[in-house]
Amino acid sequence: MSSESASPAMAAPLAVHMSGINKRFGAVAANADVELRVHSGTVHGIVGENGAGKSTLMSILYGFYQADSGSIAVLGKPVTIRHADDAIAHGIGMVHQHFMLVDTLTALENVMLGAEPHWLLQKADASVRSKLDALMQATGLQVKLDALVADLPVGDRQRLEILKALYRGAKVLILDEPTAVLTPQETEHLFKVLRVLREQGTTILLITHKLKEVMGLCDRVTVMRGGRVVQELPIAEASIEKLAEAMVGRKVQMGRVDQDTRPVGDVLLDLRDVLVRDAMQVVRLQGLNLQLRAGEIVGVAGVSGNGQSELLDVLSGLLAPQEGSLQLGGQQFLPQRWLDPQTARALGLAHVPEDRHARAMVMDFVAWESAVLGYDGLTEYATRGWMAHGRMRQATARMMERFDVRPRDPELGSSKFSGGNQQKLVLARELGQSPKVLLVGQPTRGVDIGAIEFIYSQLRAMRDAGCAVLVVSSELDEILALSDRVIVMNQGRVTGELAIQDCTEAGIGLLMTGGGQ
Ligand SMILES: Nc1ncnc2c1ncn2[C@@H]1O[C@H](COP(=O)(O)OP(=O)(O)OP(=O)(O)O)[C@@H](O)[C@H]1O
Repeated sequence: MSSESASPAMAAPLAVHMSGINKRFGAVAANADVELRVHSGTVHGIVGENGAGKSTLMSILYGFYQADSGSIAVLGKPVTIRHADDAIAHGIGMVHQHFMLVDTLTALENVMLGAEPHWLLQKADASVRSKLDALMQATGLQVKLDALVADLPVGDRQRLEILKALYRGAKVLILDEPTAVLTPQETEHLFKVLRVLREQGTTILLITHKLKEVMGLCDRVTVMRGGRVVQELPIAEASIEKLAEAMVGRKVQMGRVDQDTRPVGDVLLDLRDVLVRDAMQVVRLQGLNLQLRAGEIVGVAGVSGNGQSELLDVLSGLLAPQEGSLQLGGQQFLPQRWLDPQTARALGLAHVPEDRHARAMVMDFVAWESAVLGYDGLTEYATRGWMAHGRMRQATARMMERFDVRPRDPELGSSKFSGGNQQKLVLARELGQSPKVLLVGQPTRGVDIGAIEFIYSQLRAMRDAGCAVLVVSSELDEILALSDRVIVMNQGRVTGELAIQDCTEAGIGLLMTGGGQ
């Protein structure tokens, strides 16, 4: 389906026209006969389930992959894009989900890297600096140019990536799930910048799972499913429900399912008076108390970086606090002999880490190896002390079936799965052991709307079966949709605790900034 909305931008040649694009990976048709038409000076959304082929299409446009067949035209001219340098030469810039910056260089040096305007470095430095200052002024993308990238917060790194692309002359900017790593405030700022860029004539291609963002920012949207384009429409004709249905091919139920107060059971985990200082002696958690009861989902709300990650680490045995105590499975743990991950698992505690790549999977492993990670000592996976690889493979195939991991291939490398499918595999591994306590960090980061619905239903089913579930999420919508009880964190402390019936977005927002205590 396609319809044009009247706007002056429509008269200009298409910024990007990809036509008849096909790309296979073995048996998988990642892109099948894809047609993408992006008008100049617009923000164009690309949505679709995990594995629908969005990243593949953008990787073809940016020269990471070559299409098996099809053609590309940029600003009305047919082009051949063999690698990223070709894309940059044609005015295409891309900001990846995982930033491509060198940590040990400054922001300025990162921009100059590979694009030095003068062989005399000092001259180059001055000319890049003044151009960047002008760009920052014009766009609102402020970054400290002399700071080391390693010291920059995530939002600044992203701004730097965008600056770098613009500095290299990007007229078309591809953003792959740019808000997945941002706080709500940073997201708002990014959108302001993107609107400014659009006014200045930049075309923006936005891959996202957040349909609210599509509705709020985009001019048009293309929906992909199973490698194909299934719909392309102006935003005025779209709605969240319509897009969700086009993405997954059926109606999707989002948000809260019930608002009842439910009886909760015994305290299964009891954390008291925890103090955590990091290596630089900065206090990360202070005076922290938390009880988790059987049959409840407790949501931890807060702007990222306010102690939520440290809380998950302490509870899962990855980090011993300097002070405090923990009761779990009838045992008490004190700082000098804190819980370790293996004991945690043995006591029925499962953990879905926030950072899937660093903590939850080993990207160099094939899927079945990642799917038994941490559980390879189970009797189920061992015969007389030997690891039973056959049974691990079979168990992985069952996990893939139950959690609809695509493709259903236990032998495929972990890195070859799309982000959402990696997340489903990790959830399948952790939920599969029927834990008594379940810790989940950012349960649906990078996950599509159909899979979100499924993951929520699985977490609710765990709760209903008597599991104590702790969900840490930077998405307030997610906290409100899942939790029975909400605690809010700010600067390492709990600033509020509310039953779900007493939660309002404004109230939680205030507690998140440390106000309203
Ligand atoms: N290098 C690769 N080797 C094998 N298969 C791949 C490779 N890259 C992608 N695929 C497969 O191609 C399909 C499309 O993947 P792609 O990453 O483009 O989806 P996506 O829509 O971007 O998903 P997500 O929203 O989860 O990021 C998937 O089935 C994926 O497993």
